[in-house]
Amino acid sequence: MSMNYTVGKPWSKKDLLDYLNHHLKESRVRHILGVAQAAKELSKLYGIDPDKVERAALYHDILKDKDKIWLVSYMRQHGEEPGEGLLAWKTLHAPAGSIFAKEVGGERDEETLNAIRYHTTGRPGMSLAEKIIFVSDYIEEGRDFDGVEQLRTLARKDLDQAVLASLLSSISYLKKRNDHVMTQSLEAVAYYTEVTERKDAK
Ligand SMILES: Nc1ncnc2c1ncn2[C@@H]1O[C@H](COP(=O)(O)OP(=O)(O)O)[C@@H](O)[C@H]1O
Repeated sequence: MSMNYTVGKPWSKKDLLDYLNHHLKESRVRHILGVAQAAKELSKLYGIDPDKVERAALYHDILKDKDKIWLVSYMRQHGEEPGEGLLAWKTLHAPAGSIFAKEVGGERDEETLNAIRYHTTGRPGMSLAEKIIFVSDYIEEGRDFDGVEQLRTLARKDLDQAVLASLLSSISYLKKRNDHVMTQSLEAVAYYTEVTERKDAK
């Protein structure tokens, strides 16, 4: 089968699906489609363009199958220093994927690019699209962990609380394994703790 995608000209949903199907392993594509579905549903619920958020979802793990050396050199080729990401290289597919979406996929929407960039670590003050992608990654239908059903319910009720719960669950997993936790995620915890407490006080 031939690939018809172009470099730098905006990719349609079909271009993206073609690329994923040709370059990523099947289980990865299944996860990505699950995130796209969850993200579309949350977008409708929270009143944001579902097609735009779906595109971010389709891009989010596009470089997840690349190794550390590839990701680091890809970022540097595009003038970005991985920095702290070198201590947690499994987070690098997120910023690298955002570069890919812009340079290869011709994606110009900043919010979409940020949703891809911050989907693994999160960050303080995420936009609605960023939060939807961040949470959808945890609650897509293929995920199965203790508490996933509660998290799915929470995501529909209070997105900020769902972001916080997802962050805390990742951090506790990383700490158990003695893995580095990105500073941005800890800052996001502080931020969303405050946001959710402020809402509770009302
Ligand atoms: N805050 C963090 N700090 C450091 N590493 C992290 C952090 N969050 C996730 N990771 C690592 O990155 C990996 C990829 O996470 P994630 O992007 O959420 O997965 P996916 O994109 O495949 O759904 C995790 O398995 C974990 O090892």
